[in-house]
Amino acid sequence: MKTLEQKEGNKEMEVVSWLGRFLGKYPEVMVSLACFLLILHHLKKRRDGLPTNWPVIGALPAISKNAGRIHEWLTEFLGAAGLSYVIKGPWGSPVDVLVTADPGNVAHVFTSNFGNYPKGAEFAALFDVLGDGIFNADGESWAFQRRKAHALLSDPRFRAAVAAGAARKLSGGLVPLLDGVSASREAVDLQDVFVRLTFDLTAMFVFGVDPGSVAPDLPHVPFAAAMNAVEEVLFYRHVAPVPWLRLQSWLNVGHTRKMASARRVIDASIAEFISLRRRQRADDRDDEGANDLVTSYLACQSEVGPGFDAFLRDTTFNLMVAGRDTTSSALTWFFWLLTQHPDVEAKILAELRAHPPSSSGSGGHRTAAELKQLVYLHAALSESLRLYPPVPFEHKAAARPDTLPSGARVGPARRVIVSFYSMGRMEAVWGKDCLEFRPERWLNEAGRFRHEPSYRFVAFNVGPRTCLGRDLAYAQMKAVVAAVLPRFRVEVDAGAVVRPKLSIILHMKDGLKVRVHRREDDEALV
Ligand code: HEM
Repeated sequence: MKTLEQKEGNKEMEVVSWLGRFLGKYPEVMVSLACFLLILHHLKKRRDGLPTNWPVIGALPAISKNAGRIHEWLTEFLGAAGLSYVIKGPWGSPVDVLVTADPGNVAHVFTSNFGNYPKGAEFAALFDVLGDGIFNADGESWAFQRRKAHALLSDPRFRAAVAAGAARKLSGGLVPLLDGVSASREAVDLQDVFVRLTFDLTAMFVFGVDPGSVAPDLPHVPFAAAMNAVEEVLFYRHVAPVPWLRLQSWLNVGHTRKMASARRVIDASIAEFISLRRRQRADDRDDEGANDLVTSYLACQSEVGPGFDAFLRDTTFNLMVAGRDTTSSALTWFFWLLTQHPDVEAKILAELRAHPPSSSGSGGHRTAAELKQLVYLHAALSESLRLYPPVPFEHKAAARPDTLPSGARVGPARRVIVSFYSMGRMEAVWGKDCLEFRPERWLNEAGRFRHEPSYRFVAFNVGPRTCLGRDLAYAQMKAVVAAVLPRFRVEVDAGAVVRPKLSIILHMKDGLKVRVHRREDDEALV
């Protein structure tokens, strides 16, 4: 006796085998059917706001269509997909990618399962210009560099010296430069000004040398120009097809050639700065003691042993990258946001008025402790970093296959891209007003700053590799705002287009063209 299920099972088998015979006889029907199903699948994905992963070409059509607006595109489909989605590469691409903006996945990858997500050899090859510096390093080398950098960056004497140096640079460089611009009534690229400023500030605490790029004639600085070229090549390496990149490397053209020439300039500039610092120390013309990275590392040469010069080159360059581009990007988006939100600007000015600098600050500037009292400014900067994180994405590769909290499987053949840009714009993470610039979300009822866990507010990275310069960056940004805002009103130049540049750093594609006006009325504030 056959059961009802067995009878139905046999019937199904009959249908399947009949269908198989039919399609074998009429292959063109099979091809048409497959096309029809694919088109149906594509239409459904399109309706759901998701990119289609086609056979053979993967998501190439969607990627090409959105190439100029990658961050916005990721944000759209991650919102539609429920925070994570797999993008398949075209045929020949060895891996596909899980794109995610899910705080649960972030906490897992960056913290709880940190050991399974090393930077790895491939990352180091992609970012070869960083050498064995902290951004590329794993294991013991990373732990050693992190310990050293942390010790220096958290030393109160170092911090006080950096704050004093920054104050001098602001009053002697940035303010006179903006004064000149306002008097000339010419438009200026504020992003370029901030890149110059943070280049000088970072070189001052890394090498103990001021390159002087914030001069009124805006001089060409080869080291800074080479850093821009490096950034462009690094982004290109993220998006260009691997076989094309390999061909360029083999022929020594394109990205390989551009990187090599930028690297020559960078290496020569670093060698020059280090030898200048060594000479200054030998001449004992050094008035600030071990308050720059080179000086403090020269004192621990024996700990590093052979290869010290290469170590110093890699360490200093990594910190130049860490300090210059992130902080300048953050300042540019912040000042642009203020032009769009005069109410926020007015509140910051009121806070600056309520907390004037004491006489103990250097040259009328606020001390580190006084900058800490600027809570509303801290909230506004955090809000800007939430919407415009200077590092817009991070990519990770699991050494061993892993399952993320969202249920997605990842492993050597499926990378993870965490879109920091999208994370700040997910309704599921920040609520309905996630796209609004609202510093108040960072304040509690008593007006105190409300900390967010780093797996939600990811701008400074998460877990053991959290940014070491976070406090320094906030202090520098606050000092810049306190020096500029009460003295100058910034107006975005008519016709300026504000959009993110496709790069590993979220700079503005066309810079930020502004006109600068002196605020005579608020002069007393500074
Ligand atoms: C607004 C400013 C800044 C932002 C948004 C920022 C963000 C980040 C992010 C996202 C990372 C992780 C990078 C990665 O592993 O791929 C990082 C790492 C790091 N940052 Fe920052 N950063 C800022 C300013 C600074 C400054 C001023 C310094 C000072 C030198 C600094 C020093 C570092 C260092 C040393 C690391 C490496 C940490 C490690 O791998 O253990 N950062 N930062």
